Amino acid sequence: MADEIVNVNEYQVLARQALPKMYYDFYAGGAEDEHTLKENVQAFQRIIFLPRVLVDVSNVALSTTILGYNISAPIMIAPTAMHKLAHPEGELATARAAAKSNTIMILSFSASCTVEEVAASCDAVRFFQLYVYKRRDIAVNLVQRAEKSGYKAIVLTADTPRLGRREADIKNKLIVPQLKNLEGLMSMEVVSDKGSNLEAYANETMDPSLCWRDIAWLKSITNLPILIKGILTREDATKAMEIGAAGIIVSNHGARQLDYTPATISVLEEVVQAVGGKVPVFLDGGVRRGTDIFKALALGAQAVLVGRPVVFGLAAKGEAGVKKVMQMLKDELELTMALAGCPSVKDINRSHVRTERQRLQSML
Ligand SMILES: Cc1cc2nc3c(=O)[nH]c(=O)nc-3n(C[C@H](O)[C@H](O)[C@H](O)COP(=O)(O)O)c2cc1C
Ligand SMILES: CC(C)CC(=O)C(=O)O
Repeated sequence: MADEIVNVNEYQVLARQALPKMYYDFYAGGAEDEHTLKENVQAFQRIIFLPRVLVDVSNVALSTTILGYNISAPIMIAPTAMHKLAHPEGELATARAAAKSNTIMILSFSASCTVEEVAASCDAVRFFQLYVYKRRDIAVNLVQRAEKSGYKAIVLTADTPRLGRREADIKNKLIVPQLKNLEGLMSMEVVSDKGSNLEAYANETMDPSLCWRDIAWLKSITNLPILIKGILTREDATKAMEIGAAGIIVSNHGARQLDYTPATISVLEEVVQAVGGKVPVFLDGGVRRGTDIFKALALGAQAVLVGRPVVFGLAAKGEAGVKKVMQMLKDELELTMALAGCPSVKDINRSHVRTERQRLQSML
């Protein structure tokens, strides 16, 4: 079939055709020069494999355990805002695809369906991503609702004291609908007649004073484990462990916040070394291939999160698109493992990849 989708990048082309420009640009875009946006993908391409041969790979097992939950492969769904801008069924379709793929969905604070609606729609293991607003009662409300609706962890996004400058959204004068989780709690109306209303709204609501000390407060309002998302340095990884984070997500927010941050895959190893196996380390940013997932695992990630490919799959084909995105990534990872001589996820280790740094060192 000539129109068969063979890799996740092809969904981006379909999503572009399916969506109004304003929404496509919101999903696809990054901050300012989009240097980091390109780097997130290209840095993976600079890592090469050192495969082992004559290993019995007649059975390749992708399954793994995340915070005690078994999932089918080390691939989770990253929190991304407002899925109804991509598809009328929004996060309900994504959640159903997560359940069918037997993976974990991290629901965005800024979702277009409520935490309760998503919980009721599927039996996927779900984590809840939290933004902390100046109005701290909103965080208390959302965290408690998530806990009550069976979400298994809180993912605190730490890289967004203010919104990054996304120039496409400014040019398009992006307007986004009311955030569903906040209905009856606060209004999204902001006094801004120019630029991106998301930027104006975020800058009015997000609490830029949020800091390490506040994690004690967050812990006091929930019994759920807290993962910190947006770590890029060994210093912050160490702080996150000191304050008792249950896990770390190496992320630059899909290059939508501070441009010229390093590609996430290029800093993963130093974060993993700082953490020293005490808590799991995850990675997102630029994961588009099974080979990328293998590389992240070889450099010490326990699993990866995928952002845009899921949204593009959703925009193009709804639940089936998200499911296919997950399936293609799994199939590619499975083949990569077989060809690299790794029958299970545990067999993937540092000796299976060579980074650019190693290549340069070998030339000295
Ligand atoms: C359209 C879009 C919306 C996002 N919304 C959120 C969000 O609400 N909360 C959050 O923590 N991260 C958000 N992110 C960042 C993702 O969780 C993730 O870090 C990023 O998408 C990973 O990079 P990738 O898109 O290259 O896979 C968003 C990313 C995109 C592309
Ligand atoms: C509502 C936004 C703050 C969502 C977001 O994190 C993003 O667009 O990157």
